[in-house]
Amino acid sequence: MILQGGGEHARVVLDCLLAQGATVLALFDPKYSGTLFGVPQRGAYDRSFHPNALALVAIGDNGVRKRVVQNTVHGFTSAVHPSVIFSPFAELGAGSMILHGAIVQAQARIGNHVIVNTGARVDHDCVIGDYVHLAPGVILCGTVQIGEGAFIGAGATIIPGKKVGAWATVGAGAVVIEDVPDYGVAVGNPARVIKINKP
Ligand SMILES: CC(=O)SCCNC(=O)CCNC(=O)[C@H](O)C(C)(C)COP(=O)(O)OP(=O)(O)OC[C@H]1O[C@@H](n2cnc3c(N)ncnc32)[C@H](O)[C@@H]1OP(=O)(O)O
Repeated sequence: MILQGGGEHARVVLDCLLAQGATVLALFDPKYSGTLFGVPQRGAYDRSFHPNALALVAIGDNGVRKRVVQNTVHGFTSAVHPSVIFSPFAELGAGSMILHGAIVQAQARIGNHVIVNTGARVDHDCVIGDYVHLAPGVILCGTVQIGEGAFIGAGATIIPGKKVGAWATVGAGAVVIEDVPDYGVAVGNPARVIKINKP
């Protein structure tokens, strides 16, 4: 396997992969050299490096992760830490990272290149779009829908059946009781939309 990214999120993902017993050949990130947890950091992405190796893009920012995914020629794999409870009746997309202590319940659908960060919980029948990041400790009750690229801040809770739009942001600790529009930023308890970001 190879990782795109060498920063903070990549450290957690590499830790996850090593705990799974994966063989990680290299990390690619122009900002880093040397080794991380014994794995060589080889600088800028090399498209010809071990063409059959599978890749993960371990970058926390959803927009940056999407751009890097689109410029990656290797096939993608996913990562699930051994401590995760992942229902056999849930679906997992390519390139997604389900990190330490997370729980994904029955019939939840996790899209591609999604981050379910430390201890986040995705309950039954949730639908998580591509490039979403659920920060540590997020609670999604049943049947919640999260649009592409949305970021849900640490410890936020979303009550059953609510929808968060594409590229929206939910602040840390928010309690979402109403839908959040595309590109909306919602904070507080109960969460209120404080602005709409430019697409
Ligand atoms: C492993 C990891 O670490 S993964 C990363 C996890 N990171 C997070 O969870 C970070 C989540 N980020 C936040 O909560 C941010 O505050 C954001 C994204 C919601 C808002 O950020 P910004 O757009 O920069 O907004 P800004 O800081 O200017 O705040 C705007 C207003 O919202 C309020 N506000 C911001 N965040 C919150 C929050 N989480 N809860 C309540 N109010 C908030 C501010 O007090 C401010 O209010 P004011 O206008 O009355 O002064």
